[in-house]
Amino acid sequence: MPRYNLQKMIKLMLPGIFLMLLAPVIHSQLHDLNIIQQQLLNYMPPLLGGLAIILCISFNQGRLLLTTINLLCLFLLIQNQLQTSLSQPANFVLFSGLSLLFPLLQLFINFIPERGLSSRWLLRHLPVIISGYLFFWLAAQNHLLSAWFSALPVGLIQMFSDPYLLSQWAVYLFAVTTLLGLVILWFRATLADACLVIITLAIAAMLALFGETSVSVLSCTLGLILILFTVLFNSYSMAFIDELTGLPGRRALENTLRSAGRRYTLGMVDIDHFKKFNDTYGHDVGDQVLRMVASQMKQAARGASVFRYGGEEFTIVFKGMDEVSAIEIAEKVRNTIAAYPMRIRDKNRPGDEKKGRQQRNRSNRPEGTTEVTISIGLCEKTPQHKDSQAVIKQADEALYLAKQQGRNRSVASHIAQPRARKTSS
Ligand SMILES: Nc1nc2c(ncn2[C@@H]2O[C@H](COP(=O)(O)OP(=O)(O)OP(=O)(O)O)[C@@H](O)[C@H]2O)c(=O)[nH]1
Repeated sequence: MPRYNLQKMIKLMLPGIFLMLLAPVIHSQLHDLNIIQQQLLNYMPPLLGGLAIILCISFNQGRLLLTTINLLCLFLLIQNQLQTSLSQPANFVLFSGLSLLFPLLQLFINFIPERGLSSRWLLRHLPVIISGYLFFWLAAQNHLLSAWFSALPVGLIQMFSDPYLLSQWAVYLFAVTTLLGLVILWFRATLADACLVIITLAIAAMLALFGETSVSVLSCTLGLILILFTVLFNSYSMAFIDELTGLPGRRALENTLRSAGRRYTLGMVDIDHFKKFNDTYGHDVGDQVLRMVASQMKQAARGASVFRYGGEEFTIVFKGMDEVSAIEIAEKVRNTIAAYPMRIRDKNRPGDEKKGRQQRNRSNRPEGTTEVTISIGLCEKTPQHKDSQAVIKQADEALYLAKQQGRNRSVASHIAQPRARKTSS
């Protein structure tokens, strides 16, 4: 289980890690830009930020919206107030303040549960982000910052490590925010959590290398690209991926069938007696069964694509295959699931341990496991089919036949019945 989480975390962080690795390469090219190109580059963060805000609102991504605003406010303050040397006391105070404010706000965003966007939610969280930057902006406008220089604590004046500009306090705060972000990513394992961790790290690197030319515009641009990617990917997942099983859903199936061409076979799959299963063990165990069937099908149906059609029904698309080739894979899938020792706890299991053991010994399956079987109806697309819906309908009819013939079997529409064999499980 922990190894699985670590793999998942790394996978979720890959797009961000890729962008971070790309940053030095892009940075080395920035010296060759002329003045106009440099100025155009400065417009990138506000442009991408505006786009990210619109998409975050449209797709209900609250924490990514707050992170976008945190990033944009940081960039705008740097662009407007920090374009001269840090040796000026006012600039140093602003830089020190921002290097604490950004991770502090990210820490706050990390703690917010993702519950979708509402005006009440925004009213509660947005002022926290805006007010911090507003405070520093007003102080800079009123020339108050330089007077605070002498009051800066040692932890903010002393840099953590020599060539880098991050103070000791800022490093600790960034480290705490990153660690908390990683813990949340470990447990929640979402792309948005991975995005928050990477952006925290990217801004820490930007502030540490603040002396480099165009480092803020580059980091904020890449950070906003990562946010845009995350929002778009999340909205794609919401529309196309079934949350329970992780398989592509009906909309993705429609897309696949639209581009499947003229030669494919489609399989409709249904779990046998699933209702009885649900009634005996409860809805949660029913969900567990659906997840097991989905993952076993995905593994066993190599060369084909598996979708959750809805309820306890799945669809397999065998692109470029006729029914003869498809039924071989279908049978492999069916046998894999029938042989899988599904571990469950029966909510109606006898309280008496002896009686329970007797009951379990009646079946020859490993103790504490039960059998799940599926029936499959296959149909190859032919010129007679008007569209993919007609193929689905015929595959459904074959599935109905499989159920009628006793379940736990595959039936193909165009293959003579004897070939629709039943393998004992
Ligand atoms: N746990 C769980 N149950 C679901 C879900 N979607 C549909 N179901 C249940 O799936 C069951 C479908 O049962 P039926 O269509 O009657 O068929 P069956 O019991 O599988 O019997 P046969 O198909 O004839 O073998 C219903 O009890 C639904 O409540 C889901 O997402 N989770």
